[in-house]
Amino acid sequence: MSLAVEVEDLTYKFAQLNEPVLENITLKIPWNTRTLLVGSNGAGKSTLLKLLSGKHLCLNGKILVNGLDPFSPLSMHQNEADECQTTTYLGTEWCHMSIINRDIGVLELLNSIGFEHFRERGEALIDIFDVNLDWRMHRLSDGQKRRVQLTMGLLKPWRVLLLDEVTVDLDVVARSRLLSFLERETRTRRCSVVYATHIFDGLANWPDKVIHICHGKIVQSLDYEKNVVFDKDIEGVIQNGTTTNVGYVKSLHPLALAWLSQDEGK
Ligand SMILES: Nc1ncnc2c1ncn2[C@@H]1O[C@H](COP(=O)(O)OP(=O)(O)OP(=O)(O)O)[C@@H](O)[C@H]1O
Repeated sequence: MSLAVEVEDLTYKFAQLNEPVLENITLKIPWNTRTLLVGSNGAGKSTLLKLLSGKHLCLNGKILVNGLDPFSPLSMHQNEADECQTTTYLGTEWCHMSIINRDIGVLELLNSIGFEHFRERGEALIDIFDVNLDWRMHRLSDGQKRRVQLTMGLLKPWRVLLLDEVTVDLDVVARSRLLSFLERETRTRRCSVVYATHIFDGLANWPDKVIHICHGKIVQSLDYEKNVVFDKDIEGVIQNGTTTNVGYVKSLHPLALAWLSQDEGK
């Protein structure tokens, strides 16, 4: 299987709308890559990710994830020879799962989804998100709940991870560790990540591909290594043939990261 995701001429319309929310989307995402989806509110990012995860049925066009139609039972039932599920979709609805507000211990929660089976991976995630197994869910802050949730969501290995802005509650250290974890995953085993976000801090060196979606269409697709150059001497963005020169921005992100990393070492 040569591609993680292959989409050909996908057009998608919600039954109650007159116009399609995605139009003529064609996309090829290789294995071992990290793709960012960039677009305004309502551009169609979540709809695309949901189609890739099999949450909506695609009637017009072709979608293959790990070589399979995401809506087919074959794709949904894990291949026994493969410990990985085809896709993991972590999005807004997933964030609102009711269990995270119950009076339940973190260890109990993790055990209920196979922590013992994925022990090594689970311990790595606990470390990354600084999760305490003695915590009780109903007593946690929003960000702490999200850390436990992400530990749960990422516990089972996936072939394609579809992340729909689930990092908004995370502090800069947790987000930075999550990004490093995903980078490590995509470098060390056959998998890929597609991440829709509005937060670009700490992402400068992260993606392989950046896709701009506008009103349901892919209007730009940058191969990061080939097409993007960071340029100290410019402000904003200058298009130079196939090269996109991006100016450096002043950001407090490094300061917050340094301060919060020091806090962790206390
Ligand atoms: N279940 C639904 N029924 C009808 N229309 C929907 C539904 N879900 C989304 N839409 C519409 O589809 C369009 C694309 O929405 P989508 O959620 O994919 O955008 P998005 O790029 O993820 O936006 P955001 O950045 O705000 O999350 C919007 O116009 C939205 O109103």
